[in-house]
Amino acid sequence: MTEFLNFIDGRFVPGRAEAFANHFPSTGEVLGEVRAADRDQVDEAVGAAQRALKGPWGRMALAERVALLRKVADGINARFDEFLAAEIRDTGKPRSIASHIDIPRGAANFNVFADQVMTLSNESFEMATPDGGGALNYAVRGPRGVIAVVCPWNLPLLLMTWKVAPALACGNTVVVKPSEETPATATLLGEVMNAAGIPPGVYNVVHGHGPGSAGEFLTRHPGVNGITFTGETSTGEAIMAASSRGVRPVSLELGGKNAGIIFDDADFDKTMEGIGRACFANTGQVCLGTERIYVQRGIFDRVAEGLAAKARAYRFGDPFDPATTMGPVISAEHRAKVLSYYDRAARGGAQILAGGGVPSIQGYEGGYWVEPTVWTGLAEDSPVIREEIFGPCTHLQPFDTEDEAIALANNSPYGLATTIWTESLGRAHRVARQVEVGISWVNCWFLRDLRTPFGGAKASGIGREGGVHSMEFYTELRNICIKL
Ligand SMILES: NC(=O)C1=CN([C@@H]2O[C@H](COP(=O)(O)OP(=O)(O)OC[C@H]3O[C@@H](n4cnc5c(N)ncnc54)[C@H](O)[C@@H]3O)[C@@H](O)[C@H]2O)C=CC1
Ligand SMILES: O=C(O)/C=C/C=C(\O)C(=O)O
Repeated sequence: MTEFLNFIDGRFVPGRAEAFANHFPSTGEVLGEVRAADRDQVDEAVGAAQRALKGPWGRMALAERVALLRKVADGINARFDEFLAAEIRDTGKPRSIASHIDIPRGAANFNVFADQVMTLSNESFEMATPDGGGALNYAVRGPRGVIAVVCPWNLPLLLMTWKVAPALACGNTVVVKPSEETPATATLLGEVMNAAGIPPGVYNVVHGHGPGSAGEFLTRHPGVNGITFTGETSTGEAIMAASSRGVRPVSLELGGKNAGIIFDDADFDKTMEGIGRACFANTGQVCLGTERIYVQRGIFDRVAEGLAAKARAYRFGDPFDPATTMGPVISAEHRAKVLSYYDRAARGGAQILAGGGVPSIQGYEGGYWVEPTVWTGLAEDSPVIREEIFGPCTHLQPFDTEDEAIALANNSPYGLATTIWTESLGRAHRVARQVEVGISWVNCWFLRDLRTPFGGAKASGIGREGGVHSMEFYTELRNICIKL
């Protein structure tokens, strides 16, 4: 059985707080044990991160730091199969997903932000002064200090490195709190950091839960200078409250209830392929996923049939088998949450076009499986349409006009992403800018250029990361004014 240790000041150490089991979601088997860090160990991790800022890391030339980040990317690629197996065991996600998305993005995040920091420029302004002379203003950037990185379980390595890589590129040090469900890849990355020559204390990992555990100890720690978080909106609210102590900057990428809009001029086959992924990829456990779809009335039945067929075509089973296309959800608890919405939909009078229950898979009876599900017929105020489910399910609703589709999409407290399907260029531009979200995809979904702003509007978050936006969050900007 694997024991997942904390990584503090370059060393692996057993936690002194609660121990909890690490389950394989495909079978429910216990594969390992996590030993959470107690308050003193979180304090040690923050202390190590503070010391590292004053050590070789803090004095290191940018080119040297960037070279180390590239070695980390190379280190992930060199141990690709180990990262892949670790991520699959933690999440049950199929190899086809983890090998194409999670692990390559883990390495890419380090290379992209190594590039980004090398091209970072600063502003300068010359001004006239009342004495007839002048002054020169220029901005310089420095690291903020110790960054707390609090991560979810749906894309563990991808989302953790999405924050760790730019934080380190900007010269910060980090203390990572992985999700209690997925401790493996953050821990493994500690070995890669040591092998790459990242100085002790620059990258630290503390395991545990949220409230009353490592997550809360870390985010309330006064030695932390900034907090970045991806996860549920209510957790984001708690973390924002923690960050208000000491007025620390916070970046929050939170939940979504993302709308898809399909117009009757859309390319049908491309739309079905794209919208199918948007609803069901990663068993629907993507904050960008599409849990409500508005379809122009003339093509409603065709889309409904097409999407139901997509849902029925998934293959469950051994995630290491390349033929498996859908994994379980992350935990028994999360499955109960997803199934509670399946139940509400059925009781609320939804027409179930596909799925709606639990599949039976020989040899995997103990796993946390749910069927990909497509509904129609619910009223727009149903909790199934209002609340983030985070499962492989979606609801279809017809609309008649462009304005109606925009209004329906915007009728949500969330504002993370949308996916719009149309062959009309004018309509694509018009609709994409009117949906109240951080990310509008047209004729695609989850197509990511890592230089672009990424984040949500409304209850879906605060701030943007990606490209220069990450550089903004992970640096402190200082203006220097010189009287000439
Ligand atoms: N990317 C997203 O939008 C995600 C959304 N979810 C949704 O959230 C629901 C709950 O899943 P969880 O894993 O519990 O998500 P969560 O948002 O509660 O947890 C994410 C991370 O925050 C930590 N955390 C929780 N409470 C905290 C606190 N008060 N202070 C500091 N850290 C804290 C957790 O330990 C974990 O590392 C899921 O059912 C799903 O619907 C879950 C994961 C990702
Ligand atoms: O591509 C990314 O950087 C992020 C993708 C997904 C999420 O943020 C999420 O599902 O939480």
